[in-house]
Amino acid sequence: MLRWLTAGESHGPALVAVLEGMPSGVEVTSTTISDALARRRLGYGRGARMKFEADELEIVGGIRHGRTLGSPIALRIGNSEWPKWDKVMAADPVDEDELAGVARNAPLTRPRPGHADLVGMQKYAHDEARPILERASARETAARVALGAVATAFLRQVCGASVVSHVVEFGGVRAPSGLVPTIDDVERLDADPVRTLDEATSAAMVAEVDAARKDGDTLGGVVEVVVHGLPPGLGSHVHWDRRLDARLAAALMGIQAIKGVELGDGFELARTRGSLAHDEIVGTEDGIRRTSGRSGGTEGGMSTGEALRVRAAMKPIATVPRALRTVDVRTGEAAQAHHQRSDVAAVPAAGIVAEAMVALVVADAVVEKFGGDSVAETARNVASYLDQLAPA
Ligand SMILES: Cc1cc2nc3c(=O)[nH]c(=O)nc-3n(C[C@H](O)[C@H](O)[C@H](O)COP(=O)(O)O)c2cc1C
Ligand SMILES: C=C(O[C@@H]1CC(C(=O)O)=C[C@@H](OP(=O)(O)O)[C@H]1O)C(=O)O
Repeated sequence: MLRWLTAGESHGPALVAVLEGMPSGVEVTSTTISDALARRRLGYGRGARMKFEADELEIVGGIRHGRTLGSPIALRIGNSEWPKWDKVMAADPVDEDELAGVARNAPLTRPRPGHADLVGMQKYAHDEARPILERASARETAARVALGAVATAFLRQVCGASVVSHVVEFGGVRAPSGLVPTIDDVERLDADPVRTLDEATSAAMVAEVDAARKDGDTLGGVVEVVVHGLPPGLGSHVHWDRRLDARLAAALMGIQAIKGVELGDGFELARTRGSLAHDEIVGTEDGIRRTSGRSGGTEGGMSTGEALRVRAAMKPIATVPRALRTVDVRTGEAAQAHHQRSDVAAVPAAGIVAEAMVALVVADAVVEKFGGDSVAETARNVASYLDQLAPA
């Protein structure tokens, strides 16, 4: 079993991430992880913070000389902006006069609709939003992307699987259907401002972001993650919490601002007749295959061995510059929600986070099915299972 946890606040000194259960021998270096972190910072529509802040990675444990040890992997990602926030986010008590006179230190009493501010204050008994938004912030996703880089390396080395994501809808602009990227498209996708494959779509999405920014508004969109090269049989039909589709949906829904998840053609399948909705089964020289990929590569909660394809819908950014109505919790009076700065949209970044979550869930399912304490042992177990499935 793989387990992972993250800790740390958006403007605290650092994020911390721990991954337990990863077999030994997975080749991964600080460059592997830093490259993944850099990809998360890309994408048209993000705010100023992405430009001036750096992710300062430190591998604290679990990796030695470029290979995992089998022990818990512990990572620290320093927030380079910390010195500006060391008073308002200090762990130890701070005198009121040390906070006075600096805008960022002022209590945030006008909660933003769409963010965790208000309900978090109610639940955790805070009289301002800072203690809530610091952890609700998607800054935390840097920690998950760092762990996802390890899971992705494991999947590649254990069964040759690759994980890729792209933006399929942004601000209402939809990419042409049927474009399913492979690992060969990653460089091109990362170079595109909105991480989409079609040039005309990309330009239209960029224009939509510009228009929203000009109007003081924000946008959402839909990302798709594809995993190629998985064996059939990850997950299980026997119980709801062992289903791979259920585990993927929970992991993706656990990303800030994700409001919907679809496996394959998802909601579209509900509008399609059965004769056209399912992936027919045929015998080929390579064994039994499907003629199409509408199911998204799972049946009965198990991977089918075809491309795994899962989508996540992100709502528009909550900190709308043309601020929305709220209540000042200090006075009870009507007010406008607080706004210092924010992303106009973060859909391309959400795709990188979604890749990480999918990689972690799938790696967990691989470890569960094939066991093994070293990557070589797990790979042997995968190979022997695939032999069993090979045509006679
Ligand atoms: C990569 C990424 C970047 C985000 N950037 C912002 C932002 O700049 N401003 C903002 O208000 N929300 C941003 N969000 C969304 C909030 O984190 C999210 O709306 C908030 O945590 C409330 O959670 P909920 O949307 O799941 O209800 C971002 C989300 C992601 C995934
Ligand atoms: C810092 C990151 O994303 C942040 C996520 C976020 C939010 O509310 O989710 C709000 C913004 O932060 P701030 O309010 O400080 O401008 C984003 O910049 C990051 O992704 O590394």
